[in-house]
Amino acid sequence: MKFFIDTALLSEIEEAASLGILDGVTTNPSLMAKVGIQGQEAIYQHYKKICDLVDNNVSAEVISTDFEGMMKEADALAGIDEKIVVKIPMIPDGVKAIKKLSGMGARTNCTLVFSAGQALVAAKAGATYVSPFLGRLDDISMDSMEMLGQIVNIYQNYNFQTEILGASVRHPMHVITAAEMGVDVVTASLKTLKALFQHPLTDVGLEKFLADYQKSQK
Ligand SMILES: O=P(O)(O)OC[C@H]1O[C@](O)(CO)[C@@H](O)[C@@H]1O
Repeated sequence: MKFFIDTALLSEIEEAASLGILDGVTTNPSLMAKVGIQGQEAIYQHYKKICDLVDNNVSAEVISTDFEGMMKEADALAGIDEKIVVKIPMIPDGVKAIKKLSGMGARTNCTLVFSAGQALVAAKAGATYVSPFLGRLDDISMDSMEMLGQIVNIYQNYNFQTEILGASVRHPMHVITAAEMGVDVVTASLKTLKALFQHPLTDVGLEKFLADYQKSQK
């Protein structure tokens, strides 16, 4: 399973990369706004800084909602760095753009996916990644794990090459259940990624090993 970090904060990306388990970064307009990056030029410069921190896979989202606009933006975003994956919303013009871009060999991430049907369409269009949103479905009392299971089954049935990227991940159990299903990638906050490392018995056990070592040295 690949781990992406879901942030535009450079310090968090650096910290996650230093742990040695990071495979990429996802951002979205809300995350860019959160770190105070405004205006296209500043946003593109920030993407470049993010690309310099990781080996591959930096999802950068288009703002346009029409086919022509998305194609233009995709070209500009892909021009920033070869690590950029163009993130495109699951709307009819978005699907058209994904189909066109995949035919041109460009990598895409189909975002704002909330159903198995939408994921099926994204795969048919040739998206590199499909991003089903887990937490936001749970927030409206819908079963995100049921949707994720459906997507895994459908993709296996037809051997689709589109990778499933669990997004809107809120806690470690989202990651673990996704991993049990064989989901390809998750994108999560630094907090959630670090929570995967933790277990109280690890801390207690380490404390005891170190105390026993100290005693044996006296
Ligand atoms: O519900 P949240 O936590 O805002 O997450 C939204 C998700 O959308 C994305 O844009 C999809 O890649 C991610 O950045 C994020 O995981």
